[in-house]
Amino acid sequence: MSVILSAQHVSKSFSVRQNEDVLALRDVNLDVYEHEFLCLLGASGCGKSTLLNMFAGFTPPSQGDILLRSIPITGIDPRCGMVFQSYALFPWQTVRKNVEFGPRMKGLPANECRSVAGRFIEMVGLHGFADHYPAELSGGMQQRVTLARSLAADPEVLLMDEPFAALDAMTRHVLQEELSRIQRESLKTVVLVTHNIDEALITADRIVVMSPHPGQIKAVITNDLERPRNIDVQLSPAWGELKKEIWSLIAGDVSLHAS
Ligand SMILES: Nc1ncnc2c1ncn2[C@@H]1O[C@H](COP(=O)(O)OP(=O)(O)OP(=O)(O)O)[C@@H](O)[C@H]1O
Repeated sequence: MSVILSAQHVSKSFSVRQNEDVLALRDVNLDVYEHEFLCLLGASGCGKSTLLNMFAGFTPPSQGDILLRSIPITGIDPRCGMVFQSYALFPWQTVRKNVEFGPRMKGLPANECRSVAGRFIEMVGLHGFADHYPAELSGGMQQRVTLARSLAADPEVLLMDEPFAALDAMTRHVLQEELSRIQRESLKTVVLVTHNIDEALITADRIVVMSPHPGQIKAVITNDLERPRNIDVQLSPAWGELKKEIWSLIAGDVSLHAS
């Protein structure tokens, strides 16, 4: 497996007040492999979003390097596509036009844009909704459109910052399983930030457990649970054991944060 994205000795501090810095990340080293689904998991404030934002090129490291295919990222790079919590769709365009956005920006001919969009609309389970407008869809369906649009833009790495946090628990659960299936089908490299252990267990090949103050990597856990990670797998002893192991790594940080 080849490394596609890499953080090497990355630290990041933010100036909050005059002469006061917050060390959001300290000496983080992480390789993301091509075609893997990697989750960044940890309590609030452990630097998950900061690391993801650096992978997206939104903000540079204070120290160290972020490399995409061994070359430092120096700004926003279309090869790393970000999916946010809010759907950020164009409300005046249909589902199809929204999903066609990336291919159109790349200058693909109209018939190709349409066929790429059609493929991903199908893949996210929105067959029959291509001519609907975002306002005519539920939150879960809108997030499916966002996902299809991100996939159609064909980034090499899909970066997702708590993409399902705004959804109700049941929709979230369905979309976690769907995202896992879509990633297997598309073979896209995905880095997903989450607070949710179950979300990481459903989707990830590897789970990077982070700890706060300053943000650091505490453990990298290989998730070998069998796929698809449906309800039977979720009720298995192996699931419970892995969840317990991860929770024992995070629990102290959560109570520390809450106190
Ligand atoms: N733009 C900023 N300015 C100042 N401090 C920041 C900024 N962004 C992040 N921080 C600080 O850096 C630390 C890490 O924040 P970050 O949002 O990356 O953590 P997180 O793990 O994603 O948290 P959450 O799960 O709550 O979103 C926190 O202490 C936060 O207050």
